[in-house]
Amino acid sequence: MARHWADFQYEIYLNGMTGAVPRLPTDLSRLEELTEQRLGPGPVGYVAGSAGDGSTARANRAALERRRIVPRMLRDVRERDLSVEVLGRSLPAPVALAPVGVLSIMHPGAEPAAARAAAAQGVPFILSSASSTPMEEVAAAMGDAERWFQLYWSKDREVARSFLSRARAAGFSVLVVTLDTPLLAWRPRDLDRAYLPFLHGVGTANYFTDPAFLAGLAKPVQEDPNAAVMHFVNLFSDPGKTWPDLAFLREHWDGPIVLKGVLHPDDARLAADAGMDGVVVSNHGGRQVAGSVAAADALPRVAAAAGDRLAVLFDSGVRSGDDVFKALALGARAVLLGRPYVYGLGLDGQPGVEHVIRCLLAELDLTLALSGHATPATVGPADLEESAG
Ligand SMILES: Cc1cc2nc3c(=O)[nH]c(=O)nc-3n(C[C@H](O)[C@H](O)[C@H](O)COP(=O)(O)O)c2cc1C
Ligand SMILES: O=C(O)C(=O)c1ccccc1
Repeated sequence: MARHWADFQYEIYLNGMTGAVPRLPTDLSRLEELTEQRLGPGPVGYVAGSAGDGSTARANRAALERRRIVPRMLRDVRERDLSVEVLGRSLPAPVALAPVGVLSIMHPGAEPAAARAAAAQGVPFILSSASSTPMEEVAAAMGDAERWFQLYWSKDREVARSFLSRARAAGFSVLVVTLDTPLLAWRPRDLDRAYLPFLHGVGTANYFTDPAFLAGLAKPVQEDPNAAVMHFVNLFSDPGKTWPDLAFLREHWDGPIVLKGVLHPDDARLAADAGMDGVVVSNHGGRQVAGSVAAADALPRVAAAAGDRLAVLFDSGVRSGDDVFKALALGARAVLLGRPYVYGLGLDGQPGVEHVIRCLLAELDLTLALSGHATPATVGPADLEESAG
């Protein structure tokens, strides 16, 4: 029988009989403020910050809030199953943890702690290229859980090739290639503090352990750390890439490839034509293009263009179980959770991330049931209404 994630609700109430309450809030939208209070503004500023005046991040929230669920009654929701098929894999729920770099600014446990939490709950963890821990170490922490790797597609062909072969050797099976960060956007919150984690060497672990990267340095990292960091800044991404370059990825990766940061339906068609397996409809949590379309507004059009040629995933603004429900109704097969798990990590390490996953999925399970669905498969556009406000 499938796991009833909603059981977490009565687990909390029953623990309360002995006077215990959850260590963290169960409304995940409250975590940002709490993290800021406990950790101070620098690291949290980097995580919470976005491009320009922040309007894209706000638009992501508004686009989800504007859509309202129209629940259906009397539909037998005793036995519920949240599992979904994505990219030939069965996931226990339509959720994975989004790739987030530099996690050691939030907690010393960093990526291994988040990856262990995901593995413990059976949810895929997508490891960022800009991890603060080498990918081999994170992989070792993950046991037999699903390993997905996010590629920042380096302009140095040998570095890109080396990352792909290391990821494959470390047991990562799905490749997520981020297209929306050929350059780092204008981010006033970080600029005003002149704070960028990787200038302090955070988030460079995969590079500083990579033979192809190290071959490009005049001196060892320890002898000239600043030159090593500048080399990273110069080559971690590539504003020169175009669609025909995707052939290189297809050639060097034999598993599913998902393109992250697709917002235009024509780009979804190009992805399918290039033999890609999926897309993540995402505006990077509002951190890249200021004034960009809200991710949830782009989702139905991209999903229509993808048809059954691509798996459509979604992120940017998901803070609750009902947000996941709405994304499913707008055409996503599964959803990536970003900032909320990062705050959970900052507040309580691995248990904090597990708390966030369990809250989100309990709330999703209940939202489905209370809206008349026993599985994500039956959720669709008819479950939503768009309010004017
Ligand atoms: C601090 C931070 C670092 C991130 N680093 C990466 C990264 O290394 N690679 C990537 O593809 N996306 C990265 N993202 C974007 C996330 O994968 C995801 O698209 C975004 O967090 C979704 O928005 P939300 O957190 O507001 O829901 C990062 C996001 C944050 C907040
Ligand atoms: O901050 C980000 O959004 C991001 O994607 C990133 C890029 C390079 C290094 C670390 C994080």
